Amino acid sequence: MFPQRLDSPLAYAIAKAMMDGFNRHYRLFRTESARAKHRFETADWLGQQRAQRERIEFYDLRVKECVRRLEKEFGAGSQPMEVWHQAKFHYIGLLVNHHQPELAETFFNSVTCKILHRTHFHNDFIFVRPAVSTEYIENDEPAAKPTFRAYYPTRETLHQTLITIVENFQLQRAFAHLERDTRHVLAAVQARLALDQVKLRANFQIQVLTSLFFRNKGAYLVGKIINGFTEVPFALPILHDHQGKLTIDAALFGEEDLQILFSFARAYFMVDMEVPSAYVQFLRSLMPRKPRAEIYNALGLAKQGKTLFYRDFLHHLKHSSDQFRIAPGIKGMVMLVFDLPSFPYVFKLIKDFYPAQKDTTREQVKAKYMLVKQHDRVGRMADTLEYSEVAFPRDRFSDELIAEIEKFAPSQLEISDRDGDGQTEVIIKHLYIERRMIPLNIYLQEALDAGPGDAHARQQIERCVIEYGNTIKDLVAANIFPGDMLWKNFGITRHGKVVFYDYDEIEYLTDCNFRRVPAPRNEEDELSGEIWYTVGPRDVFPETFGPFLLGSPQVRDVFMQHHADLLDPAFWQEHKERIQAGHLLDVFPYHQERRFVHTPA
Ligand SMILES: Nc1ncnc2c1ncn2[C@@H]1O[C@H](COP(=O)(O)OP(=O)(O)OP(=O)(O)O)[C@@H](O)[C@H]1O
Repeated sequence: MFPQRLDSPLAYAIAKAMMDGFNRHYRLFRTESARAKHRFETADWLGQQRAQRERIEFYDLRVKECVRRLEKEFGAGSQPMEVWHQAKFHYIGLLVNHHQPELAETFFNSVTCKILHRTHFHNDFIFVRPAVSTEYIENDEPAAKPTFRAYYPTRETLHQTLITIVENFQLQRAFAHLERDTRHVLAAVQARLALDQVKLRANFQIQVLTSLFFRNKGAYLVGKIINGFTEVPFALPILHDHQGKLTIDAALFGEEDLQILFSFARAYFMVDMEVPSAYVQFLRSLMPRKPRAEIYNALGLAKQGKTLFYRDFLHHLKHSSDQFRIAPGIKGMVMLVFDLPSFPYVFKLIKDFYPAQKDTTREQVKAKYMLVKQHDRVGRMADTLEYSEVAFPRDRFSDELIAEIEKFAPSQLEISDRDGDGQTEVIIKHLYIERRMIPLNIYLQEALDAGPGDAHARQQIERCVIEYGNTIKDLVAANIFPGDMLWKNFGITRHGKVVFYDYDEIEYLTDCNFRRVPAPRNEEDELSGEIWYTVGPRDVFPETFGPFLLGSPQVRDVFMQHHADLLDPAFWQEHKERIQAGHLLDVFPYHQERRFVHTPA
């Protein structure tokens, strides 16, 4: 259905208004991201967190604004399809020299879907795949702002080059000991690249992204070192020290370190970018196995992440043949979880009915998921993508899974050929998608089943229990009380990190009352198996966690050795008071041992 002539002035006006809407969005998004530098320089930590939270809302606000304008000025919803068709082609024309064409296409999709109120059968009117290439977009901002800069040191000038690289960011706050910090970095680079043994090749260089990456109390310098055919990704976290001076805290190297820094379980970065696709391309060269969707997410461009994820998913469906099934593990009481074995994500929908002990509603559960999305996830809570009206091919669903959805979430299910293409589809009204992990209860049970004689399994248990406690402590540092701390609500990632994923009982720590179990008033209380004291809705009794968590003696021993404080109400109360006093704890996206503070000067 290619329009033969672009003869509708209204179609052009609609396309132009849509483009203005997107440009306004990106201008505001970029300005907010660019301000992160100033907030970092002035130690405005609460402001930084607030901005991170608020920026997530920008996209939906701008889409709504644009829809309103199109309706008001052009009666867009009642225009014939011919006009909409032409609007898309005019829009493509407007994208030709654009610096964020992929984002602008997604914006067009969001606005169009809202106006046409149909999500399934208007593929002709939206961008199902990109129409405009993002390759080789050049930044025509002043020469000082390319996407990345290249430096060409020799062995002799390497230290000075590192100093120059850092100074070029012109941070408006002094470093305490930049000379010393860069010496640490130099030593780390030398060790990592074995520089005293390898020959420096003609192309030896350091490439550094021109904008810093800001998140919470940190700024990260990101780049790669190239020598011959070797490329080593690196990142340097810059923090404030105790005197409020700047310091390079560590040197992170290689794909694994970077993957952890850019993890889906952390808050999105603030980065000042004119050509985001060029940043994505550069970052992808550092982490080739990280899907582009996740890189866009990490840069705060979550709608683009969502679009790309969905395209990747459709592509995967086309090139696979396995069936969706109920996810392995203990079934949720609130969430119905399924997966596709060949695809590393899970799909979660909110059930229509829950057991009596789950005193919640669909809206409350959604609010908790939203809270997590906007909160600093400190590497310990999985990010979720939220979708409406997702269609799957019916023949890829097992009957057992369909029966499960019919039983527990009938309001969310439609089975029909909505788009009229002759294929029956399963349409799920609302769902969350998140990374699949190994549920901790399964992981732990496997190790326990191997028996105490198995040294590897013993190690596995120890690591897992320590990580589990660390996870809870990181959540506590970020003002999150997980609510339900059973093993089954945590998963283990492929980097061995433990991550929490059951959000329906999550609360702010500062909203909870941490209490000791009162002493029994008499013998009757003491012998009663029931709870005889009154319990408020936000009361938490840490002393009672043990019996639920520590059934196995092996687990109990490790837990008590490392995390006995979690069973003490005083631990929780102290953290609550610290947060109430306005202190933000640092949560590092790397191991403590990596910090230069542990390196002799
Ligand atoms: N990201 C994930 N990766 C792997 N499995 C998962 C993931 N999320 C959930 N599951 C599986 O689905 C089950 C239920 O998920 P979840 O804990 O989110 O549901 P829930 O209804 O909130 O649980 P509860 O009954 O504890 O409140 C988990 O126990 C686990 O087995």
